[in-house]
Amino acid sequence: MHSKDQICHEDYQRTADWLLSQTQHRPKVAIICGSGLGMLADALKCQDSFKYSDIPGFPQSTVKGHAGRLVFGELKGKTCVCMQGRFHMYEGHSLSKVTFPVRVFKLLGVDTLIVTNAAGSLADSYSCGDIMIIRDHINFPGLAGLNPLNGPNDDKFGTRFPPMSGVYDKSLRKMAFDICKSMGVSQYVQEGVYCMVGGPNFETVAEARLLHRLGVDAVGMSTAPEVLVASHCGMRVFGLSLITNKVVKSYEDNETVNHEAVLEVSKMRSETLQVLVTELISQMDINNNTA
Ligand SMILES: O=P(O)(O)O[C@H]1O[C@H](CO)[C@@H](O)[C@H]1O
Ligand SMILES: Nc1nc2[nH]cnc2c(=O)[nH]1
Repeated sequence: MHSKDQICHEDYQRTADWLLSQTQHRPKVAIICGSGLGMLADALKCQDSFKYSDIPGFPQSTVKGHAGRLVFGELKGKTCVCMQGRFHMYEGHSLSKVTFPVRVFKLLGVDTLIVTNAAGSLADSYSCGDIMIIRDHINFPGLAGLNPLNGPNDDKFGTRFPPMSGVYDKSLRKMAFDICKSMGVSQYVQEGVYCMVGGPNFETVAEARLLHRLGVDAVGMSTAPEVLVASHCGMRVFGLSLITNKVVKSYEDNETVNHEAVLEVSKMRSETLQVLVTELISQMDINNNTA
């Protein structure tokens, strides 16, 4: 490793090689669990799991609801790797650290990334407990110049100027909708625009109104960096936001949001999300034969 923030190809490779030497699993799909959504890993069969603190080069989780474990296993015959806990910019990690696992996954042979998060809703039609399939995102830190792809481009991963239109795979979004229909849960499934803000504070009323006027449906403090890095290195991306709270948009509203409430709602929808993600992976077209 060069400096605190600069990570080179060999650093990703070293971590990938270590993981490949510790498990027989050769995942094609990676899942990143949002706040309180770590139970998505529980469905994996034949698990091999590693504490982040035991994995060379891995950052550490510091947020409640992010266990800090990497779990390998099989879901309906497909090999997956699941992050029980992600890294956020507000924890003090550089964006290269936040997205470090995504490039490691690429080197493990992963070609599809499923990201999940807990988010607050701006859209008037959304309710607490809704599941939002992410159609697109607005990356506020990115627009302001805080981008994990800043710095020398690593051509082995991808191009200097990656396109981001259509970053959330259309056919996976449709597949997820159809699965929700067959599960009988369409009444609380939405599709919309996620916005990443830096956090760690929740929004002021004026900020909430601004985001609403910009067409943001749900806001959170993650996801965009991992998605950028995954797309840059050619992965297919699918994302889900669990709406854990309504963002306060009125000065008359005395409600306040807190992380405990966010975790509580995540727990409430954990089973539905687990079934949805499992079914999606089971229906996905994946070549599971090569490393
Ligand atoms: O995006 P995830 O990791 O799901 O977590 C969300 O929930 C936390 C706030 O409660 C923030 O970290 C926000 O980003
Ligand atoms: N920024 C932000 N992140 C969240 N994560 C869960 N809920 C929220 C929210 O209301 N705002």
